[in-house]
Amino acid sequence: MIQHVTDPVLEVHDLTVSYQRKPVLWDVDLTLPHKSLVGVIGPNGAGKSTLIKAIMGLLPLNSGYVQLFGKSLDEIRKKVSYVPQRESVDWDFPASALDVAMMGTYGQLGLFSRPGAKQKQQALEALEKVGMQDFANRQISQLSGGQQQRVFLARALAQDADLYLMDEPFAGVDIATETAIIELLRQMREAGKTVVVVHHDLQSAQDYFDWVILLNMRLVASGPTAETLTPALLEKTYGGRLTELSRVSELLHKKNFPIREKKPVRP
Ligand SMILES: Nc1ncnc2c1ncn2[C@@H]1O[C@H](COP(=O)(O)OP(=O)(O)OP(=O)(O)O)[C@@H](O)[C@H]1O
Repeated sequence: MIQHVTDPVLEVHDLTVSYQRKPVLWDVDLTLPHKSLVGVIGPNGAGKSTLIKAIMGLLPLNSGYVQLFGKSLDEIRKKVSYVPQRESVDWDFPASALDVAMMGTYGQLGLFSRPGAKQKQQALEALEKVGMQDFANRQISQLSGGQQQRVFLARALAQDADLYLMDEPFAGVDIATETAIIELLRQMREAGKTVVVVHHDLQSAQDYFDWVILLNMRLVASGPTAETLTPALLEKTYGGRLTELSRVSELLHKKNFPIREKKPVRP
């Protein structure tokens, strides 16, 4: 079930991506509507991060192309913001929360200009939106995981993009932070932005997203959540990897029963 939209904010066309010649994404073909909150869902190793990185031009493509707002990434880069996985970043890098938030504004600057009062104000406002204004001068190495995630989000907000791609923004954050982040993402959608989020929790996915991409190396489905997050399509996505799969239908309708895929323990 792959639904396409006219005038998409993002078009991924026949995308194949490999690592060391081994394809991990095959023939992915999807379009996303404007002003939507989109969940990218699939088992570990399904290629979710790879899809986001390929859209951001961070990986070479074997075939296919990506268009954002009908243009290539190079033409529209400032309008797109990427929030990588928190664990992919060196948090010991000497920088304050404000420094990191300010990095979001760099795209506005000319080649040799340095950020000024305007950029600092934007960064402070972004930190305030994520409830981190009191930590502006704190070194990022001295923040908790959830606070680091909020700072990352502030950097994206300071960029003032139109399309946001976020790789597991809820990983390792407490429920209060998750609620605050999703509220912020909803406000961004109301302001006309599209936010694409790699997500692991099927239960909350129902509430959070209005569009869902189901991925397992190939695109299983892409469409409005109500039509896409179905037991049959989830079974197709996860195969036997969801424990108690036969109860997915029941669980999806039963609140407070998280179907959370376990992250692999990293060596
Ligand atoms: N740099 C890399 N070199 C080689 N293989 C890689 C590399 N990065 C990812 N892979 C492999 O590509 C596949 C897809 O990885 P990817 O990180 O995109 O999956 P994912 O769906 O985001 O997984 P998770 O839910 O565990 O974060 C996996 O089999 C992974 O081992």
